[in-house]
Amino acid sequence: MAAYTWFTIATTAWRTRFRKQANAAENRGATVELDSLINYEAVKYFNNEKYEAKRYDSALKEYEDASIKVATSLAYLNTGQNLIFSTALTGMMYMAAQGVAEGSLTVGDLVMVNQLVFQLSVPLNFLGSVYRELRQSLLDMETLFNLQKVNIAVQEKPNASPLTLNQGGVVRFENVSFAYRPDRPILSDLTMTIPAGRKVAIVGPSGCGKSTILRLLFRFYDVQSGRITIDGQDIRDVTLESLRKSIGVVPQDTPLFNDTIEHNIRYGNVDASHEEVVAAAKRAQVHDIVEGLPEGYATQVGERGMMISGGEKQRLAVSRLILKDPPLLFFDEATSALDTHTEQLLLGNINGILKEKARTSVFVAHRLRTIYDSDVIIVLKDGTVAEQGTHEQLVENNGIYSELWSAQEMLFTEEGEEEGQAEGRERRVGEDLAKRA
Ligand SMILES: Nc1ncnc2c1ncn2[C@@H]1O[C@H](COP(=O)(O)OP(=O)(O)OP(=O)(O)O)[C@@H](O)[C@H]1O
Repeated sequence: MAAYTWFTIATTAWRTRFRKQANAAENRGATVELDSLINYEAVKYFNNEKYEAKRYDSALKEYEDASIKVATSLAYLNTGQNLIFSTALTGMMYMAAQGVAEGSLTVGDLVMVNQLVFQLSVPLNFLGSVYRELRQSLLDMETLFNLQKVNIAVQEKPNASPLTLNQGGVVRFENVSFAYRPDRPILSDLTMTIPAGRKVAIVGPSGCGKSTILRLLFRFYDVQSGRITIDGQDIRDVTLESLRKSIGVVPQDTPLFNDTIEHNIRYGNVDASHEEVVAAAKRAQVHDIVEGLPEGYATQVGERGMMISGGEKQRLAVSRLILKDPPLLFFDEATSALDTHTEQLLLGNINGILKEKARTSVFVAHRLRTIYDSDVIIVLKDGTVAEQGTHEQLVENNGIYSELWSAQEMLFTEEGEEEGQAEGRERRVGEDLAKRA
């Protein structure tokens, strides 16, 4: 029994690594599979079907090799167990047969010994397989247990109170420093104020941390130093639910569910009626397009919204936000996929809503024509505020903003001339702005 137990424990421990390898290989295979299916467009654009198939094949090959080792080592374990048991049975039968030959045991004793050893085999086999299955199941659940060990970076304080917007939604970043990785600071000692009920724009080079500001405000991450307050309350001291309820976002990439257009708009407020959904869609300049579709609001948008255009997706995201109707609004490149005419109409509608409801809003934009009318424009550079003011003040300053503005205007004018749109609406806006500047 001792030999059987020792062999079972030692061999099961040895087999563990094969099971781990098999699980890791299976996970790798699933990751490759998911990644290549999600990015099927990139795979097709670059004719990389064979490359992806090869990647998946090599991941499956690893899984196959590890699974063969799992099966072979199981056969080894079973053979070893049977060998030990059979040897013990043979030894005992030999000893009992000798006892019968010597006359110290009867034939009945021999049969009894045989039966006893066989009866022992059942619980031994049972315990052996239970132990093996238990170890295997614990290994299979390792990923789940590891997930439990992951630290939750953002946690609500036990005594957190709901956010109260008693000043209309003044957002302050006070000496905020933040980095996703310690060796690469993104925001350093950033101090800025987003006044209540005003339209604020954040501009700056790509990768300077504009979207990070939103993620910090939404508490996807916590700041490493400094603090962020809304109406004087540190966002770390308020409940996450009340904080996130107060902020509405139109993100750079609109996440859509594989459901109808109506479902996706209603996601902003799941209790909204059909009429409210339609009203929101009208304000987001997407109603006419939806009406023109054969199935109207019941049209399926496909996985990640792949069956509708980028501009339509953005307008659905705006409709959602209009339905949510939060006190603080954040538009992260919300109109970048729209043509200039639709963009102007949509921005006009958004501005109307902002003014009517006196909402605090933040616009992140690269195209300065979309934000020139903001009450405050904040220019970020190297993780801190390089300059801020109104469009006129910044243009007069001759700083980064002024340079960006001139460069974009020049491009805009040239494009307009090339396309013979000198009399067009965009040009008029440009000239108007130039005069204001
Ligand atoms: N989850 C993350 N982990 C590590 N680094 C990240 C993460 N998210 C963003 N970054 C990095 O942080 C920097 C700032 O990103 P952010 O998205 O805030 O830039 P941005 O100013 O909004 O850029 P863009 O104008 O191109 O949208 C980028 O260099 C980016 O690579």
